[in-house]
Amino acid sequence: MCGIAAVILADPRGMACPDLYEGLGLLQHRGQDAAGIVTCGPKGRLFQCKGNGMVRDVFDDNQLLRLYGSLGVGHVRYPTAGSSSMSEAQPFYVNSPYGITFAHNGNLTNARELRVFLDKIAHRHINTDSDSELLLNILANNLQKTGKFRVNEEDIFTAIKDLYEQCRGAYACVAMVAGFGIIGFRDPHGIRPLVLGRRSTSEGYDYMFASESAALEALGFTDCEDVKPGEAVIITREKVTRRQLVTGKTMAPCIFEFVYFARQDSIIDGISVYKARLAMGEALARQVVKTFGDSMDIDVVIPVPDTSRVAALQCSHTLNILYREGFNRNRYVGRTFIMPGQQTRRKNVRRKLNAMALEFHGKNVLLVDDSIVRGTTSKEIIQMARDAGAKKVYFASCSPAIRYPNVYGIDMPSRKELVAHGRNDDEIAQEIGADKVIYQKQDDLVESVRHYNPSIEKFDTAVFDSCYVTGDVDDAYMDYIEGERNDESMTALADDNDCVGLHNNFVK
Ligand SMILES: O=P(O)(O)OC[C@H]1O[C@H](OP(=O)(O)OP(=O)(O)O)[C@H](O)[C@@H]1O
Ligand SMILES: NC(=O)CC[C@H](N)C(=O)O
Ligand SMILES: [Mg+2]
Repeated sequence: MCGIAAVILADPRGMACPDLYEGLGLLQHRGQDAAGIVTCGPKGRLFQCKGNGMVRDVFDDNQLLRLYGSLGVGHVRYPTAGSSSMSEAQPFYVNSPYGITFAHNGNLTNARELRVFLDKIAHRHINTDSDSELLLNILANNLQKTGKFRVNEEDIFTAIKDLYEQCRGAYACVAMVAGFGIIGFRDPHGIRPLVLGRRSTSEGYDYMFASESAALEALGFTDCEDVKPGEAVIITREKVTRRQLVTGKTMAPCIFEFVYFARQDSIIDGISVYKARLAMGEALARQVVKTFGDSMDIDVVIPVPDTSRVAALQCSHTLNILYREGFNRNRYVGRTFIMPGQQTRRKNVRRKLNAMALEFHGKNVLLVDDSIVRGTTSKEIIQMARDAGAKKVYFASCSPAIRYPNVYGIDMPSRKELVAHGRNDDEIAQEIGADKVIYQKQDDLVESVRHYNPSIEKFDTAVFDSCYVTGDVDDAYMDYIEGERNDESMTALADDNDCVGLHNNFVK
């Protein structure tokens, strides 16, 4: 689940870099592994800085001052394909045709075929295992076909329309054509989010694409609108051109954006993440009442910081049971779920959360979290709650049991790693050490989100029900990605991580 951004300023003498840098910082929760910015300055020259690490680690003032130009693209990465090698940090760049830079959020499901096509038919050299590099090269190859000295909007729309036919999976993308402008487009199912905003200046409007509206809002951009599934938007200094290139596909935004990934102050596809999380907490409370019936003996509701706080608060309010912050969160440790490697994740749950005995001692506690994926967090904190003196520990999840892999940009590719795969609720409770586990029902989760935009008929809920909206995910594909991306193979790949690849001038 990466974060992407692109900016074009009305003033051609302006610097796009500060907005991109700040924007990436505001999207940091979507990817902590790598960050990058490419800007386009005078004479169409590109300036790049990218590398592994958080935004604050990758860029320093000196580098930022040298990212010249009034337009640019940026990326924060949470790897879901390839490795976490520095050479796969985005944006990616191809010089031909026209000098294109590109950043992607999502995951392709037909990457293998595209790789063969680019090699055998298009004769394009691919230098990494990243699926985003494939997407960029498909776009470049399609643009190349125009054979023109310079492209125009029509050519770009045609190239993206063809790309929609060639590429399957999830992809929200931003691109920049040197000396021309910026582009945003979203896959035909709209699995990953992308919004566009504008900011009024004395020279005209600045425009910015970002994964989430919260980033735009904080930078003073207004009139935020979602890029629609199957739509492409091209912005030059002269005009904004939008085109719906694919119609008739089911819109299916990823429900996990609302459950976990997105910031609660974002609005995605017309739905406030905050409101959706409140509704999830309320529905979860009803599920808790149903589960316990007359034997309800919960003394206190405690959230698992950070993401579940809003839902837990509303759950406690609906249950009319005290809400208490029993875990202290170390603000200097990032999100643990998106960290690479099970050992790192486990260690960081302990570094991040600490149970306060005075809220646990002698009490029956209901811990509320947004989700249970590998069970890393729940296992550790249930033990912490017990060590802090809790009598009984119940665990409630705002989403249903996650039993199937995500293949659209969340790194949970292996069924074996999912604590709920092949287990019923009692077995899960036993595995994570809880006295009872209470899961949200899928219909209630969907309704909590959909209620705020009933025009969306479907959400991507494949991790709960294995219905993959792109229609190309079968057992054979799952076996393949399981082999490629399980924790063991990823650890082996990580040993290769010092590769800085070709297009990387990451120098401090
Ligand atoms: O079952 P698991 O594999 O542990 O995954 C689920 C947990 O991971 C996430 O928290 P994370 O620490 O990433 O982020 P947060 O601080 O935003 O809650 C999520 O909110 C759950 O707490
Ligand atoms: N989480 C994402 O969106 C990742 C984008 C891309 N698949 C990568 O691994 O770099
Ligand atoms: Mg969490």
